[in-house]
Amino acid sequence: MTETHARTPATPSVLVDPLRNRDVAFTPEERAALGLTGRLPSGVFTLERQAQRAYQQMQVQGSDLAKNVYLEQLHDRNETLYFKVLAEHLVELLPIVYDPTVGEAIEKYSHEYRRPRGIFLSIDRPDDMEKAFTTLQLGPEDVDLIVCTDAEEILGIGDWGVGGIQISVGKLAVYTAAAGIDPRRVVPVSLDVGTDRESLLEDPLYLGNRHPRVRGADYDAFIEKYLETASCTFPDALLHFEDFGPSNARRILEQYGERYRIFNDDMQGTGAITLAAALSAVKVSGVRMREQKLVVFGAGTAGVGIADQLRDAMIRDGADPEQAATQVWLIDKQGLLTRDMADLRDFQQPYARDPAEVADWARGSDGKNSLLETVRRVKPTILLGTSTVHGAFTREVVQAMSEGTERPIIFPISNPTSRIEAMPADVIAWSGGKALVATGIPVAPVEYDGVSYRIGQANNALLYPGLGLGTVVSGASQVTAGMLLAAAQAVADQVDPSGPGASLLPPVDNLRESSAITATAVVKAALDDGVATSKPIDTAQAVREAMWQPVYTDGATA
Ligand SMILES: NC(=O)c1ccc[n+]([C@@H]2O[C@H](COP(=O)([O-])OP(=O)(O)OC[C@H]3O[C@@H](n4cnc5c(N)ncnc54)[C@H](O)[C@@H]3O)[C@@H](O)[C@H]2O)c1
Ligand SMILES: O=C(O)C[C@H](O)C(=O)O
Ligand SMILES: [Mg+2]
Repeated sequence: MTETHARTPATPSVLVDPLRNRDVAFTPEERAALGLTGRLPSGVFTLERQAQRAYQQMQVQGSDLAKNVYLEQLHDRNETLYFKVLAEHLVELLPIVYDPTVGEAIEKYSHEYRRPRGIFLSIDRPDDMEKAFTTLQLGPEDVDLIVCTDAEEILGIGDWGVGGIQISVGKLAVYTAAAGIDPRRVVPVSLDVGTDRESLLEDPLYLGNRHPRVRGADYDAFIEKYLETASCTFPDALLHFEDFGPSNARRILEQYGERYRIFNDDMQGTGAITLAAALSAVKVSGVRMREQKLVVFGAGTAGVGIADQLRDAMIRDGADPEQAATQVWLIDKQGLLTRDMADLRDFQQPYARDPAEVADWARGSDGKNSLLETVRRVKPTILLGTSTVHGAFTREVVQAMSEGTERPIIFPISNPTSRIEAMPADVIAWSGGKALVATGIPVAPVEYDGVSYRIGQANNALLYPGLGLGTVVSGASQVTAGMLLAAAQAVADQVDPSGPGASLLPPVDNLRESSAITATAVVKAALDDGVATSKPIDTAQAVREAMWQPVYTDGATA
């Protein structure tokens, strides 16, 4: 019997390429030219009408997770339409594609899985790395940004293995929606080094490497290979690191920060957005930056990243460098961190206190110096929550803050909602309306005593898109301290926090405009710091021209 070559019907490739697909927005001429004759209903829609339909379809989904899954499917069908819908409903949809719903999408990744997005690099097959990047079929100058995660410390929800790819996808969606980073020039990456979460290892549907996290020399070699491969393949790309565990996050940045163009969002982005909120709050509180006293509850990647930036801000405002470090108190699982503790992490050491200083402090039944005792003794002006401990900022703690200072600055910034140290409505009520509050999650305005308090979102999403855009436009070879500071200052300068209940940070509904202003300041700082490789004559114009818009541009489908 002669073998026949079986044929199957083909789907025109343009319809399955989310970067080129316009679906029913293709005109009859385009349909003919692209081999789509008869493959679409005859109606020809504008992007606006497509966006109305997609928004309606999204709205009838039964839960926030279902909305996230629906939007991701749209993302995979038609990116222009996805970003059009996102741009038109940013305030409503940011919490769906990003924090807090992205946390749930990560937890349920293997169960909700529809199709892959991004590059999956496995520690079990390190030699596949180059090949994996090659499958993108992009040239060396074609990529601006790569977001990677090893998912050890996703938001405040811990180790989620390969599901972490969704934080890379979510962060990049925010880069595009908030700052117009071109979605054709970005790559989300999962660095799958295994997971220590038993429930994933036992889950028959789990899609990642089914073994405990690889640590030590093999892990380090894998990260180094990633940095080498990513930066050789795409030398212009900014390498964004997201949600690594505390020991690796800082180590990687410190070890490789000068050799590669790295940005650690949880340390640097979070530090800068919280500094922006603090700069605004300080204007209202009347206590100078150099006189602030900061208590950090949760001295990990974000907490100490923020402490470093606030300490530097005190020094810039005239504090003596050694003195500034003594104006910071770190609390972690061991209680207040003191120099005699054997298990301090290296990055915590500069802030560890002399044990003699706390010798007569009341200790709890567990033998630790508590947050409440620390607040009573220190009388801090700023209390920061980066612990993932829901409810840690109790009424007593907030009242003790209010007794120690006239306008306490209280930032419970742990994400997602299930991890926040206190809800703003409580903090405002317990402080009698005196507290200056910002959170990581989006929060509706709080009504208290006839005043409407707008809660600034001290989430790095309000800063890193503009910082990234400024880095791309300037072609900066590094993300310098000057660029971070410029971004923080630019964000803070966009608000007037002086009125009753005013927000400390710009509103999310103005994020694109805010990111453009931030990016312009970042380009200038990159030029001042001598790291810019591209020197635009009109910085603001160069930034605006670089911003990708969700429109169908002529010729894009050709
Ligand atoms: N708003 C933002 O932009 C932003 C940015 C980054 C991180 N975060 C949030 O900050 C939180 C921490 O993130 P991270 O990356 O720093 O994680 P991390 O694991 O590096 O740090 C958390 C720290 O809290 C400590 N901790 C845990 N339980 C504690 C307890 N009972 N008392 C005192 N300390 C305790 C841990 O030991 C650890 O040092 C997360 O919820 C994350 O979502 C927010
Ligand atoms: O992702 C976020 O919402 C902010 C931050 O990077 C975090 O890890 O919580
Ligand atoms: Mg993060």
